Amino acid sequence: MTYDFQAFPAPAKLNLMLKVVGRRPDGYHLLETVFRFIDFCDTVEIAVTDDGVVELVNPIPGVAPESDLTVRAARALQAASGSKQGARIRLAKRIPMGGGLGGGSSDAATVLLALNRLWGTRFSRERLMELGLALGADVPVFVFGRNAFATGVGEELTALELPEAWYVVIHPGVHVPTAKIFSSPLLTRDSKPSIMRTLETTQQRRNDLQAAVSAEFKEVDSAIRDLAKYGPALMTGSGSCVFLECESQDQANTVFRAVSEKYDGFVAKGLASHPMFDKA
Ligand SMILES: C[C@@](CO)(OP(=O)(O)O)[C@H](O)COP(=O)(O)OP(=O)(O)OC[C@H]1O[C@@H](n2ccc(N)nc2=O)[C@H](O)[C@@H]1O
Ligand SMILES: Nc1ncnc2c1ncn2[C@@H]1O[C@H](COP(=O)(O)OP(=O)(O)O)[C@@H](O)[C@H]1O
Repeated sequence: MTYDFQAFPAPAKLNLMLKVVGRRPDGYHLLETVFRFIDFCDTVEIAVTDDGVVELVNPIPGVAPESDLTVRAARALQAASGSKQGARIRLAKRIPMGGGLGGGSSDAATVLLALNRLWGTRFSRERLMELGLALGADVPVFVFGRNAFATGVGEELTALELPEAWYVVIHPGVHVPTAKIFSSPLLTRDSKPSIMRTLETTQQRRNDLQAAVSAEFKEVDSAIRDLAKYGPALMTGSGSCVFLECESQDQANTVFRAVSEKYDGFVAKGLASHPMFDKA
């Protein structure tokens, strides 16, 4: 059986700032963060079938196919819409896993956006965002499709216009479990929420999770110190990746050349919106 696959992009994100401003009664932390999409992407290929079966044809080593976020996203849309169609999914992973770059969440959002079209489900963006939130706190912003200021656990979103920028992103080579950092005694949990949502507010270069991660993971601490030699380096999300914003591609390439002897990583351009934004 040969399938007719179509390819869809799933971009990575950076958290340009992240504050922990409180805690919900269920223990989840309330955040304030700025999500920026970058042009470093996974590719999700999808073939629609009429057999009702959802299957990931090339599972990621170490991730059970049934718990892969692409499969869970397709099944969630199938259950909510009652669609009788199926999908074969093929994933080309480039985004490092557990790096705070949101790869799994982005893959899930791309599946929701693509299948909504391919299956003719015609759910609204808001409905897809709700389905996405049940899969993970980072999924809604990828469905939203615009760079955004986020509050709540990351699901209350306000679109942001961000200036052109390039990013040097380095991977310290460790996997930081998100849950471990949110339960750390070193975590600041009471940062003051921002009153204004201006560009200046969102450009505060801080990540409240960084101190706890640096204390537990020396590799992340070293990566921040090494990149900070070139400018204000910051960790994204709950780590482990660390990035530096640059005004030009040349500047980013120069910094990357200097750090790439020691670290894996890449240079990426900040996007104005998600590459599937107009097509949802
Ligand atoms: C912190 C962010 C910022 O983008 O980073 P990254 O995951 O991208 O690094 C995200 O909000 C991460 O959201 P998400 O990826 O859904 O988190 P999960 O893996 O589901 O969270 C694992 C655990 O961390 C804790 N957790 C997570 C998010 C949150 N706002 N408060 C929490 O206390 C909870 O104990 C949860 O069970
Ligand atoms: N399609 C997927 N891509 C990446 N990770 C996935 C996927 N599906 C499930 N996961 C699980 O989600 C975890 C977090 O992945 P990811 O979104 O890449 O990182 P982060 O949350 O740090 O940004 C992975 O370690 C993996 O166990």
